[in-house]
Amino acid sequence: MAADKTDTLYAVPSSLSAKVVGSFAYLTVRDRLPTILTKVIDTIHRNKNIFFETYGEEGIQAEKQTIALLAKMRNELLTDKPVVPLTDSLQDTESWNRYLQRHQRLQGDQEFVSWFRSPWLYVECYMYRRIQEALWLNPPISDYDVFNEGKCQSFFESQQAVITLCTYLEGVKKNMKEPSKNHQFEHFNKLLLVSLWGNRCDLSISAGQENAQKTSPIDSLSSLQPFILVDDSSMVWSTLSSTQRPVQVTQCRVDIVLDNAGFELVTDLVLADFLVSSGLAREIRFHGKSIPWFVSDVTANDFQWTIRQTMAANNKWMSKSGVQWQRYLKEGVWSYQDHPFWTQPHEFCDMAADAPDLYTTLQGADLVLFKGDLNYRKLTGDRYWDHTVGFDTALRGFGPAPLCSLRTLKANVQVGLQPGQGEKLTLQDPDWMTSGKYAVIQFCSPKSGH
Ligand SMILES: O=P(O)(O)OC[C@H]1O[C@](O)(CO)[C@@H](O)[C@@H]1O
Ligand SMILES: [Mn+2]
Repeated sequence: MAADKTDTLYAVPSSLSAKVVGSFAYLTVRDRLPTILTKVIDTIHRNKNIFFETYGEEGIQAEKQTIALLAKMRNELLTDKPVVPLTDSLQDTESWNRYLQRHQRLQGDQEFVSWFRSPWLYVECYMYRRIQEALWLNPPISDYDVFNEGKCQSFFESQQAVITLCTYLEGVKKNMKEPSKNHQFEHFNKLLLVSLWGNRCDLSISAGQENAQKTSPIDSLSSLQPFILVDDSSMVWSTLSSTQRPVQVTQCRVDIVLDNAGFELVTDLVLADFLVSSGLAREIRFHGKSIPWFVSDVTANDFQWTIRQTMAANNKWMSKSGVQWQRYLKEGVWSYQDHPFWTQPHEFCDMAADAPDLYTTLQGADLVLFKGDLNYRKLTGDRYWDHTVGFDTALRGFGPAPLCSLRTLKANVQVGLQPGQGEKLTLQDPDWMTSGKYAVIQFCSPKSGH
């Protein structure tokens, strides 16, 4: 089927969808999602003995029934069956089911909302929520994180890079004893870039294959510079430094909407540490996921675990960083929160209406950093935008505070490019939007509309 690139119902481009045969969305739904589901089933099965040891026969029953539900979903996906309502009764169940009805209305009566015919963003999110449903319907294993092993492995495999980064942070902090604006900017820029490129280390794009940081995250920065397609870092810096008063009285609050656990999370924590210790920010709020999500995304458990592991490390600078992070949390300088909206399929332009409390929370920030590809897809609605359309246009009114997306490209949506830039990239490197090789730092402020 040819790409239908407009959608009269929205008067904005239509959503990326697996209905476009051969598209990245199509290949993801056809190949990558079933592979992820098979791995989830395998993980649960491999842990059968642990379930038995912990919960006895009940644990074995739960394992069997969860696998049966997941296998059923895998089959529904492969045969493009209709998307069905959720049957658990969690906090967000009704909202998911209302969302399904909304999509059913948009698609009309002739066509069911289904895996290959409906928006990719929606069905992909739905798959992760259905994994959760399968577990929830089978206590006692409802809290089991099927992606935990992979996330821990990715952290341990990046150990050397983490040590390099913590050692670098320590050096920066020593240097800051006589701070100059230029130095501060240089350090800020480096750590922002490290956090940006940390986003290459997700486990969803590789369908759960290991994807750790093995080289020095600082040394590789200059060679990566040509792959940054839009670089609004100077505007991020202006936002931070204009709210900065003398160090002791700075009021600036930065919110970081986290993406992946493992190395990427460490890069975010290091950036957050720098923002506070340099006096650029007074408070950092981290936003994570309330259920395991897109294979490697950070949950509360991953967040605490990572800090504990960092504290317990057998390296002086790494453990020192961990101790400092724990202290920030204890003092309330840092805080972690989650909200069901982050694990729903909505575009962010729906947030003000569908999660007004979260929108209000974000309005209290001076800057919101959105990490990663999925957040970018939700910021832009995962639509067939022309590459030259402005980032502010694609946000469709979403702007609780000045915001910046730090994203390596892993899905074929990209806005805010120069005329001809996208075409040139397509000629040079046909996979530029999905390989994770390119990145953007895109800023938008509700005041400047930039
Ligand atoms: O962790 P990130 O950067 O949000 O990436 C998630 C990945 O999952 C995908 O949705 C693909 O399944 C892509 O958008 C991206 O490759
Ligand atoms: Mn992710």
